[in-house]
Amino acid sequence: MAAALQTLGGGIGITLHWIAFTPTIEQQATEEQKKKWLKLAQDVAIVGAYAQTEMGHGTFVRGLETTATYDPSTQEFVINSPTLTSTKWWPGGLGKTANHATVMAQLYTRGKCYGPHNFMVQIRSLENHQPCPGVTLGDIGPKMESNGNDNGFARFDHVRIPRENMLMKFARVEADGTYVQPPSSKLAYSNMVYLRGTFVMSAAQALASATTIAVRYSCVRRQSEMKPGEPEPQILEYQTQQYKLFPQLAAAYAFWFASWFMTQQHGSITGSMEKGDMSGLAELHALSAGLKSYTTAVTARGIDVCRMACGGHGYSHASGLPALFGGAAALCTAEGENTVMMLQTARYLVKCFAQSQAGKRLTGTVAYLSAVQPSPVAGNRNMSDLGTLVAAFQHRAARMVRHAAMQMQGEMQKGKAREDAWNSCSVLLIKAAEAHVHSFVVRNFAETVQTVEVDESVRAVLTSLCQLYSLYGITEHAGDFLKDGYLTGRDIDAASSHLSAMLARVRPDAVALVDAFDLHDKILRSVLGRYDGRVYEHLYEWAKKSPLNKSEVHESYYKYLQPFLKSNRAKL
Ligand SMILES: CC/C=C\C/C=C\C/C=C\C/C=C\C/C=C\C/C=C\CCCCC(=O)SCCNC(=O)CCNC(=O)[C@H](O)C(C)(C)COP(=O)(O)OP(=O)(O)OC[C@H]1O[C@@H](n2cnc3c(N)ncnc32)[C@H](O)[C@@H]1OP(=O)(O)O
Ligand SMILES: Cc1cc2nc3c(=O)[nH]c(=O)nc-3n(C[C@H](O)[C@H](O)[C@H](O)COP(=O)(O)OP(=O)(O)OC[C@H]3O[C@@H](n4cnc5c(N)ncnc54)[C@H](O)[C@@H]3O)c2cc1C
Repeated sequence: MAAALQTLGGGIGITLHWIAFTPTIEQQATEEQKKKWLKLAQDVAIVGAYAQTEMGHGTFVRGLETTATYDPSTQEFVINSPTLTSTKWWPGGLGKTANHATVMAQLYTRGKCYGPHNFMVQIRSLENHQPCPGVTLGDIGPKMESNGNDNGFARFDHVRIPRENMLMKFARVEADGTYVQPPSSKLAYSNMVYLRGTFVMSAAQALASATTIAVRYSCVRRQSEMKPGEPEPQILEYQTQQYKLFPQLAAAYAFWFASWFMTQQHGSITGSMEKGDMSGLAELHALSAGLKSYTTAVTARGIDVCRMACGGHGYSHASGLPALFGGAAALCTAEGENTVMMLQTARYLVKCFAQSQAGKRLTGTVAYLSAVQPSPVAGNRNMSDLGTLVAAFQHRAARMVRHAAMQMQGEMQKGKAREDAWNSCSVLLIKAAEAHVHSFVVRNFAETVQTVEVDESVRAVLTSLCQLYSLYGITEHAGDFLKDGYLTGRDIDAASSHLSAMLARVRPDAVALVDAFDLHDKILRSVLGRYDGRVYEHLYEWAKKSPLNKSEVHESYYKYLQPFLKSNRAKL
């Protein structure tokens, strides 16, 4: 039943119940509270939404307006939407599906505000699904994609909930209204860190889906003449088609491996946090924010490249690519808008750079910032060697982080306030953070292909894919590598020619590489990407099912076209 609910469409939004509501109980509820709600959620005996974003605030969580005011006389919290902009807006499933929600609200007790905290609120009757007293609910209307999900709105008019409905694993309010501080105020944000981490796998899956569709179709589709008089070739024989698709295919593998690292990091750091060691939280936040931002942005762009590589049929919903693009585009905004998330990573990098300048040896994903020499040693580098490629990306990132941080220091030395200096350097900071995440993805890709337990012939293919991904990154961002002479023009030319060689080397394995994602036709939902390659027959069958084909002459002819034609003919 639960699995069936996961796939429900048509106005029923159960996704957020699984990926946000239930994990919030797991991560933010006490053991007592878990006994009350966790099994109900896991068995879908209740359906929940994660209600944080409001009409007026999504990014700035500290600016949320919904209030939860403690009343010690009744030992209840009063949940209220004081303004129109405080209306909860966007949460998946909130409109029509959920009967419970974890509501993020500003906690007030004894007249003082303690910032955003999570509260469990029943929003619909378990008997007749009507909104509970004081709760106004609805759907926010059609969106770019995912219109099967009822992203909704909610307003609360002084809704009373028991004190025990505050999720109190970290912070709590005692019966007399005393607020007990959490080990870190950011623990209330822990489910967002978790969800951002899962977006890395969502991005990998989405890009894997798109490249599966486009590569398979590019083997079915024959078009034009490569040589006069010869049969039309598969469009995947064109180098330009390979240049479009293979870097996206390589990125799908890179992001898949990055998500393995993210999952492992999340487990290990949250494990330490359970024992009271918060030291890894900052790195976990910076990594999840940066990887989420980087992988979803590259994925959305990459899916559109795949769509365009499939010509007109790519633009049809029969391809599955427009829906994938719409979904991936959502990942760029949801769970932390990409710009804001990359700035969070930049904030961490600037902090680490300052520590490194003060002599601290850096560790983890920023260790390279301490190790990389500022003065590059140019020379003929072996641009097909993975170690050389990784070092190039780390040098580029270290240079850009140093440059952004020094620019900011310079602005402050001119008398600017730190916040103004930050804002006036934020484009540089974003680019430096992107370079940092890019270097992490390349390094992790290289380390994974060198250590993963596979047959040596498979390792050889994965190594080519990693070289292709890295060489593509260098040629696409050549200026960054040339800027301080770390790479020379000859190096960039060598990178370009190696990239061409990699395109040709990956070509024979392209179909096997997408088949390895093992995405069933039912998941791909694409006529172009069918495993059996029978595109044209199924494209015709798909089109015949279009609602417009239910009648030979559509009613619009009689309503609009016929009178219009008649009146025009009468004027002749
Ligand atoms: C096989 C299948 C094939 C394909 C299928 C796959 C994919 C298909 C395609 C797509 C999917 C389909 C459809 C898509 C549809 C929908 C997508 C699905 C689900 C959507 C779920 C979305 C749910 C949500 O959006 S929930 C709401 C999310 N909201 C946010 O994320 C808000 C973002 N804002 C914030 O987090 C914070 O406000 C902030 C971090 C920006 C700022 O916080 P704050 O102001 O408090 O802090 P600062 O002042 O900036 O910093 C102070 C210090 O705190 C540190 N900090 C900040 N945050 C954290 C944290 N979380 N953890 C730890 N530390 C943190 C910060 O670093 C500062 O530290 P310092 O030491 O002082 O520097
Ligand atoms: C499909 C979908 C599903 C969603 N599901 C949920 C859900 O289930 N639950 C939930 O609570 N929310 C959900 N959301 C809401 C989502 O979390 C927010 O839309 C997101 O956090 C962005 O916030 P915002 O919409 O207020 O955009 P804003 O923050 O207003 O962003 C607008 C622009 O302002 C810029 N900006 C904002 N702050 C800064 C800054 N400090 N520095 C530089 N630029 C800045 C941004 O970069 C962006 O370009 C969903 C959204 C979508 C699209």
